[in-house]
Amino acid sequence: MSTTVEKIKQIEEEMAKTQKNKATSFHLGQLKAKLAKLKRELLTPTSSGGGGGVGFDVARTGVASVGFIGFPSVGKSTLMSRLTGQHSEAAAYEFTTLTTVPGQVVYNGAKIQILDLPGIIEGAKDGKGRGRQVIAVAKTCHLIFIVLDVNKPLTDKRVIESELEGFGIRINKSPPNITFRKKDKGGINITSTQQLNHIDNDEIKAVLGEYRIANADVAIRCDATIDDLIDIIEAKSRSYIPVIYALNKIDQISIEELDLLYRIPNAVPISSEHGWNIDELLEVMWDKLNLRRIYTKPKGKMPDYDQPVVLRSTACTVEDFCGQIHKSILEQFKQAIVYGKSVKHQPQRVGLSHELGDEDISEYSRLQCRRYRPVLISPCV
Ligand SMILES: Nc1nc2c(ncn2[C@@H]2O[C@H](COP(=O)(O)OP(=O)(O)OP(=O)(O)O)[C@@H](O)[C@H]2O)c(=O)[nH]1
Ligand SMILES: [K+]
Ligand SMILES: [Mg+2]
Repeated sequence: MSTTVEKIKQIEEEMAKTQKNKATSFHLGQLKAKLAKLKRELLTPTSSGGGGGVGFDVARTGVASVGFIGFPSVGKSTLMSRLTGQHSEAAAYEFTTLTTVPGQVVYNGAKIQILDLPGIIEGAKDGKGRGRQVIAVAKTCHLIFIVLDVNKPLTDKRVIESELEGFGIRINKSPPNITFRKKDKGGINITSTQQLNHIDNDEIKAVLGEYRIANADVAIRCDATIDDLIDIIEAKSRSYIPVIYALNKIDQISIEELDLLYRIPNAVPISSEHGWNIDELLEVMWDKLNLRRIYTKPKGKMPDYDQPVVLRSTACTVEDFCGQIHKSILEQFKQAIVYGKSVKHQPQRVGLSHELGDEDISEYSRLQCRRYRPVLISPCV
């Protein structure tokens, strides 16, 4: 009996040998679905050879957490100490860090947890080293810093990305615009709002067949690939996480080389050792985390600008806000009075489900967003 890793290898080899054309698309769809199922099996802690995050995770604090992923000795721990003041052992030998080291940075009044993690190596997702436990921790973070050593080949970036992707992490991406609904009868019904250049109905049916799905509505609203469809079917094991590439050790390269690094999207060149460009890294981190600062205003008094209540954009209703202050507020809650861009009138009375600083704010440029302050609220009892 071959192991899951061996089975994955066999399928990958078969796919590499199979030319993509009309005659093979059904078969390729089947193979891709088989592959996705095997990979999920590999990542489920209960399966043989699996491994979750057991032993590596730490208690979560703050409003959001940021995990560091990178090869050994790229400077993750040096960056950790620089950002948080929390010492994490750094040294010139590989695998200095052996477990998760938590720290905290307070930025714009928000407490953000930083997780320094052990280095990973190529093949980590398939069980090499303790990479799987490490990536499992990163998968639960709200943001990942992929730390790279600028003295090393840039191909390292791709290797790390594929390690994360193989673990069900989708980098700087939103879920594909596909809705998928299983039914009891009626067969497979596929609709699309635009021309599909990467997949045809045969492939879609092959994938669904592999998952033993005989009745379903599939509505596609993007130029989807087979991988997109599989991501939707496997939605439970996918995490869409923003990534920043922290390109470390720029003290060892020339200005010309540095110019080239600035062209890489989502990258921030830094020197952890010298503390260079750490401010920009924090600014980009703040943008990517997409947090909302809500200032409280006691009745008849000035708002408190020093200690905002910070919410994530995925949980930023008045109810979430009240929950952050004190659960008892909810019991007495009638209406909240809100000033700011999320309301038409200044102030405006709103209910529990009102989203604070939601899309109204995101319509503004980043800079305005960062400067944006006037969301005030006072529970109206
Ligand atoms: N020149 C230079 N060296 C750095 C920089 N940041 C870290 N280093 C050095 O790189 C080596 C590895 O640093 P660590 O912080 O231990 O790297 P790590 O990624 O945490 O390593 P592991 O925990 O082993 O995975 C140390 O000798 C650091 O002094 C930097 O910005 N510039
Ligand atoms: K090291
Ligand atoms: Mg380290």
